[in-house]
This record gives sequence, C-alpha cells and structure tokens, in this order.
Amino acid sequence: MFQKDIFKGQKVVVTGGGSGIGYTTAKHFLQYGAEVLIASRKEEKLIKAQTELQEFGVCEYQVCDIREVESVELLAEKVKSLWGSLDILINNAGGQFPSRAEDIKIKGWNAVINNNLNGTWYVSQILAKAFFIPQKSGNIINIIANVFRGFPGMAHTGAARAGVDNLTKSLAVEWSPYQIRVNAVAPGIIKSTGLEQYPDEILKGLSDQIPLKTLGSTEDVANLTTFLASPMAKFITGETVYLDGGQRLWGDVFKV
Ligand SMILES: CCCCCCCCCCC/C=C/C(=O)SCCNC(=O)CCNC(=O)[C@H](O)C(C)(C)COP(=O)(O)OP(=O)(O)OC[C@H]1O[C@@H](n2cnc3c(N)ncnc32)[C@H](O)[C@@H]1OP(=O)(O)O
Ligand SMILES: NC(=O)C1=CN([C@@H]2O[C@H](COP(=O)(O)OP(=O)(O)OC[C@H]3O[C@@H](n4cnc5c(N)ncnc54)[C@H](OP(=O)(O)O)[C@@H]3O)[C@@H](O)[C@H]2O)C=CC1
Repeated sequence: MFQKDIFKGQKVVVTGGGSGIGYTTAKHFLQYGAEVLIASRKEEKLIKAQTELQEFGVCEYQVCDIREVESVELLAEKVKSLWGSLDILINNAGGQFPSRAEDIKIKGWNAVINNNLNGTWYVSQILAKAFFIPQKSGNIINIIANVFRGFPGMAHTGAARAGVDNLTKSLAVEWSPYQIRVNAVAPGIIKSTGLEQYPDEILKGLSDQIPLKTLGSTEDVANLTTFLASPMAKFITGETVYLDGGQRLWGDVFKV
C-alpha cells in the first residue's frame, strides 16, 4: 500500500502486539521500515511473536499489564533505554466477555473498564509525558470497537470504548500544541485470535448481519491503522474511523 520505507527510523509501541490485530499491525509497521516493541501480559506469547516478527525487522518486547501503572512505567523505561524516543503508540490491548447487562458482576465490570478505558489512559498519559510532549511530536491510534449503536450484550466494553472514543477527541485538541495526532479505529467483527474467546452459537451467522456479508481481517485493521499513523493522514486528528463492513448501520448482532 505504501512505499516500503515510509516508517523508516520510526519507533512504534503496539500494546497487545503478540496476537491478532496487534500482531498484524506490528508486522505492517516492520514491513514499512519501523522498529516495533510489542507489549502484553503473557511473555511466552510475546517471545513467540517476536521470533516470527523479527523476520520483518527489529522487533522488541516488554511484558506489561496496561491496568498496572507501575507496569506501564516499566514499559516507558524500556522504550527509553532501547530508543530514547517514541513516534507512534498503538493502544490495541483490550478485551471483555459477553454477558447480559444484569448479569455482569461488579468485579467483571471493573475488570473490563480497567482493561479498556483505564489501561488505555495509563499508557497514553505515561508515554505522552515521557516522549511525545517533550519531543513535541507523536501519534496515538486507539483501537476501540463498533459502539455506534451502543454494545448490547457487552455493555461494559461499550461504555469503556465510548470513553476512549471521547478521550480521543479531548486529547487530539489538548495535545495539538505538541503536534501529537490522536485518532481511533473502531473495528466491527474481525476474524482474529480474539474471536476464539466467543462461543460458536454467538459467532454463527454473524456475517449475515453485515451489509458486506463478510467479517473483516486483521490486515484490514492494520491497513487503516498504518494509514492513520502515516504522513498521508497528517491533517486527520480526533477522528474515529469505523471499519465494519457497514454493520453499524444495519442488522442485529445481539440475539436475545
Ligand atoms: C451475548 C451477545 C454478545 C454480543 C455479540 C458479540 C459478537 C462478537 C463481537 C466481537 C467483537 C469484539 C471482539 C473482541 O474484542 S476480540 C478480543 C477478545 N479478547 C478478549 O476478550 C480477551 C479475553 N477476555 C478477558 O481477558 C476478560 O474478559 C477480562 C477483560 C475480564 C480479563 O480480566 P481479568 O484478567 O481481570 O479477568 P478475571 O478472569 O480475573 O475475571 C474478573 C471478573 O470478570 C468476570 N468475568 C471474566 N470472564 C468472564 C466470563 N467469560 N463470563 C462472565 N464473567 C466473566 C468475573 O466476574 C470475574 O471475576 P470472578 O471470576 O471472581 O467472578
Ligand atoms: N476481533 C474483533 O472482532 C474485535 C477486536 N476488537 C479489539 O481489538 C483489540 C485486539 O483484539 P484481537 O486481536 O481481536 O484479540 P486478541 O485477544 O488476540 O488481542 C488482545 C490482546 O490484548 C492483550 N491484552 C489484553 N489485556 C491486556 C492487559 N491488561 N495488558 C496488556 N495486554 C493485554 C492480549 O495479550 P496478553 O494476553 O498477552 O495480555 C492480546 O494480545 C482488542 O482491544 C479487542 O477488544 C474490537 C472490535 C472487534
């Protein structure tokens, strides 16, 4: 899609980069010349991904739980010791579980809010203060979800992702004096490792509910994310781009 070296010399952090959408995004940045650090909780998964991704360029990893401030501070330290600077942050780590709203326990609600809203905020603030603000340059892409019509069946993540959607707009304006662009990508249903968490009865027939009659791919998300991070999108900030085959406009997902 781009010239091969469009991200040459750029340093990129991808949270949740050891699997699925994050892995493919890390691979795309490497193929376009960037150096990439992938970060998530499970070291074994990160080592496997790093080994594969090193075929495409310089890939580092750091064990990090985005819900833990100390763990995110260690991530910032790692970036400082490796590179001393950072150009692009992809806030991709996240997850939730399907449940009727009335059945979500307090612990489950807090786990999902911590993972998807608080975690994204900790990583954004800590890395912006360590790198983007002092450098007066930076680029943040938040991977959220299709919350256009709420998220029936996963109300906790709908609330958290809507929070990140709004945060994207606030930060785009507040951090514009530092030349930091902040955008979000809202994927619909993407065929990725993440979907394996969902029972077959939920997944069955889902593509019929999408106007384009297919699920998205991790490449679809990585293409949009790399575009938004690239100089081709230099006048785009505070935007959430939906990538859902038209699903937000039509059809049912939640089956009662
Ligand atoms: C019903 C219709 C549904 C709508 C249709 C949807 C169609 C598919 C659309 C798909 C779109 C989005 C896809 C993706 O996002 S793919 C990425 C998926 N990956 C994940 O979601 C990662 C896996 N999930 C998690 O890691 C967890 O959900 C969580 C974020 C909660 C992790 O937190 P933590 O590590 O703290 O988790 P714990 O195991 O300690 O659990 C804490 C409490 O959370 C509650 N809980 C957790 N899992 C479940 C579950 N499967 N069902 C119900 N409740 C759950 C629970 O209260 C836990 O505490 P207790 O066990 O002590 O009660
Ligand atoms: N696939 C889909 O249809 C859709 C996905 N999304 C979102 O896109 C993102 C990527 O999902 P996808 O690739 O499909 O699924 P995956 O489950 O493969 O990816 C989620 C990644 O996040 C990491 N992660 C989860 N919690 C934490 C945490 N607390 N700290 C650090 N890392 C964490 C996981 O790694 P580890 O276990 O090692 O921590 C994993 O690599 C997620 O935010 C997901 O919710 C949104 C809409 C649709």
